[in-house]
Amino acid sequence: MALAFSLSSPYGCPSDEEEEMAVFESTAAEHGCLTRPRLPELSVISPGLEPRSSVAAQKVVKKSGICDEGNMEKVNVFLRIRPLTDLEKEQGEEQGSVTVQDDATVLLKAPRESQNSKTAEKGVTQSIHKFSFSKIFGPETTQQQFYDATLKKMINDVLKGENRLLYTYGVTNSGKTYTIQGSGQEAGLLPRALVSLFRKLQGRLYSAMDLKPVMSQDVRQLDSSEVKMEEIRKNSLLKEDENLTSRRAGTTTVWDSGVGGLSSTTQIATQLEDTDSVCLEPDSLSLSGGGDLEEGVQFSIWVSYFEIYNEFLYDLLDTSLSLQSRKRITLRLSDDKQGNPYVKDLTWIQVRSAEEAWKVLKAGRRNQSFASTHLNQNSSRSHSIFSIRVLHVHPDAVPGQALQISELTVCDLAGSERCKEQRLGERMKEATNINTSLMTLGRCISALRHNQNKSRPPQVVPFRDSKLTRVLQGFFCGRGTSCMVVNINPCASTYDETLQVLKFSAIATQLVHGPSTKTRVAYILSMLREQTANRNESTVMEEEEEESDVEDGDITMLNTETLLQAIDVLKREVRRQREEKVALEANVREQVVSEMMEVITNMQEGFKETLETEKSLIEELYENKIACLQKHLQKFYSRELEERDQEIEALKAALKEQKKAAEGPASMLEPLGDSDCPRRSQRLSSNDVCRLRAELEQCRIELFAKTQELMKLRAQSEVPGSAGTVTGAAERKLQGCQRNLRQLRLDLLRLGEELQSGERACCRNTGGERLRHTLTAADETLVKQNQILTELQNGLMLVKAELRRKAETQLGRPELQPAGFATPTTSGFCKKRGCTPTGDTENRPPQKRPFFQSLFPPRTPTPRYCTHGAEEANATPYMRVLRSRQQTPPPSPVLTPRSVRAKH
Ligand SMILES: Nc1ncnc2c1ncn2[C@@H]1O[C@H](COP(=O)(O)OP(=O)(O)OP(=O)(O)O)[C@@H](O)[C@H]1O
Repeated sequence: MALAFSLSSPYGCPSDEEEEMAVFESTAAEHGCLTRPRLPELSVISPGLEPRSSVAAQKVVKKSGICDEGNMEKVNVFLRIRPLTDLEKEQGEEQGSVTVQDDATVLLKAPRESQNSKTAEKGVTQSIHKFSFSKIFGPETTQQQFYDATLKKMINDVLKGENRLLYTYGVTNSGKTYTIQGSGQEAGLLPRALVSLFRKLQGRLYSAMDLKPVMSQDVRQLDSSEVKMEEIRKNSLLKEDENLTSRRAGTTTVWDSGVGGLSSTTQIATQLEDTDSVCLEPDSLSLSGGGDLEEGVQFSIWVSYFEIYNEFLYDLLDTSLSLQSRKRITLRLSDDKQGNPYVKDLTWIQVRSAEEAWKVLKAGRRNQSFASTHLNQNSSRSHSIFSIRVLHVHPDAVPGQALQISELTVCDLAGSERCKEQRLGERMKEATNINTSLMTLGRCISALRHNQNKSRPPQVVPFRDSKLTRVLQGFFCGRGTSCMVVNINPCASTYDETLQVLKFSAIATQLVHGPSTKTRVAYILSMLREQTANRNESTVMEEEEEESDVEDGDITMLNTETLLQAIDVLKREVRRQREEKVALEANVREQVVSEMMEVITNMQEGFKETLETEKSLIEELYENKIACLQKHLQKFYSRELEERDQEIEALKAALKEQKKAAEGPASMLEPLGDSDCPRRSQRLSSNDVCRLRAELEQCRIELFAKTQELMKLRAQSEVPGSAGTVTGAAERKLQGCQRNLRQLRLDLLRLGEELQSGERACCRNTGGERLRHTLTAADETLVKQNQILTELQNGLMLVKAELRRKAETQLGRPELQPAGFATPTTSGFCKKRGCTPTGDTENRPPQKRPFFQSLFPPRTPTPRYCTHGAEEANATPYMRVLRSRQQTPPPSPVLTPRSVRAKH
């Protein structure tokens, strides 16, 4: 218990947090949320402050002009626990789940099989719940005790001109109907209220004949009740015309009206006779009559009875259905000029005694929707609303100003239940509609509770979400006060539903009554008083005394002059409040703007941070990419450079070989300059000479053919001479290399651009710098290689030029050519063939030999020709001639870097 008290706020009133917690807890429990921290073992929900008198509350309102929640009267929420039946006890429903601690506190302990117990085991919710109410009535409470504590005072209030609502709420089979209507000798609240009312009005009931002119004159001037009065008037006039002359109190003929009410005297009489099972004897009800009613005022009582079934409104006093088996006519809800909802075309019946009123109720009950459910044999499937209107007639007052209407509405709500327990489609639909409307009522109460705290932004109260809440709206909005009766049964099987009902009503216990419309009168009066400039203390005192009398009155109590003054004052007040609101709105707007700016700035900062993070992430990503690229580039360029080096080496080797090959013919020609040739020829016989001449001729023809072939080859090759083919190949290779270099340069440029863009994307470019250095180094290497290549090209050009010069020199010596030949260039011939035509030597004058030798200076023969040269040196002219006729050696293959590499 210590724990329980420690959870409550110091004043017994739960703080907002506690309230939120109560709501949250039920929400969490419903959804089976497991993530909540461990809850205390006991939940506590209590209504808080003791109710204060309405007069005191109104005074506060009057002084301040603003409703102060802390000083307002709390809504009364009474809890009634019904006793268990014998059958229920037999079924083991008694498990001590409900324990009354004191007058205002009840403890609920979850039975083992309940859902709450299971969730409590998981630590989601508590297993013990403590609720506080305005007053708790245990199973032993009698109907009389309950009436005395609840409705009795409300009857007095209604007779004073107040509007009151009492509604019962609870799970099905919890005793709501028993509480309202009673059973057998145990008359419920309503019959007791009716008896009490008529006993109080004994001798004060107004004659209907006299009422007519009063109402007809007054109807347009009625404030909020104008439209309702139209209804009343209609019924009243109709009854007057047809039946009122024969009206006798306590007889059944009073309902013999043709329109708007019950239609057949005989049938109504039958209905009324057999339904009166509740004892209404005043003595048996222990009701006292009389009371402090205003002197001279007379009263007229009217009743109506309707139900809300599946979100449709039905007039329970319209007997056309039961009488003629017609489909029931649904009623519509309308708003009067002030926006107050009322039930259009509802039957209102004037009653002159409690018995009459009770009989009307019993007749209406016959039309109400009941059904047998698994929990209740006679379960109400609709919300039934019985209203008693009291017309206050002031005979002394000016006609049209003396009418006042007050109302007592008693609402027996249908019981909430689990939809899944309803197997039948119709019952299921009913259960769904009942639960929905009850939930809407809960939401309205919750929103009203929320709006009571002025520090929080107001919520829209969802009155329009269900018919029930629309009908009751007026009582929650200042046109009256409400009182809630929570009915529960202590059955273990309905524990979970009962718990939900108590949680809902716990919110209602925290509700305070809205400012009454009556306070407007006091407000207007206070405004008028403020207008009076020269007043003294004594006058103030007098006025305050008077004021307390007027506070309970209606605005219609004021005379015309005062009302006109009040209108002026109110107009000024409206203007002032409008200005205030404009200023307030501007202020709110300013605050909203500044808050929005703050939010935007925060958002901006947040975005900046996000941007920075993303930027650094992108930088990191690109640095990684650049590093990767660098690695690949390094690999690629080192491989490329290697290949280029190899190619250069190969080209160098090829060049060297070409040079050697170019030098070869000179060494081959060397033997031609042999000085002893004439001598040898001289030694030849004449036959030999002939043969040799023939052979020479043959050689010449052969030489001519070869020269032709050479010409063709030379035409094909760019470079004249024997080195042309090889140098051409080398040149082509060089050009290929240059192309590759160009391509590489282009690639480099492209990569450089990509690198630059990469560098731009990421501000920190340490990797990019490195890459640039590497690339610059690679570039330099390439430039160097280019230079080498250019040098090589130049060298090749020189060689070519030398070869060309040699060839030209050869061509420029016609004495070396055979007489019958045209001008075939023989450059390269010897190189290719490896020897010189033998005919030349013979026709060459001996003195020219030194020039020839000077032109082809002797060089170190290549190993290939070395032996051949030695042999040549030792060979006879004849042998040389023979050798010259041998097959031309195959042309040296085109040297590719690959082949060179392979050689190496
Ligand atoms: N205080 C009580 N004392 C004795 N019996 C009671 C009491 N309250 C209820 N009962 C009995 O319990 C049964 C169910 O009551 P009742 O029909 O009023 O429940 P209900 O809440 O109106 O049900 P539903 O919502 O289904 O209409 C009835 O038999 C009634 O007589």
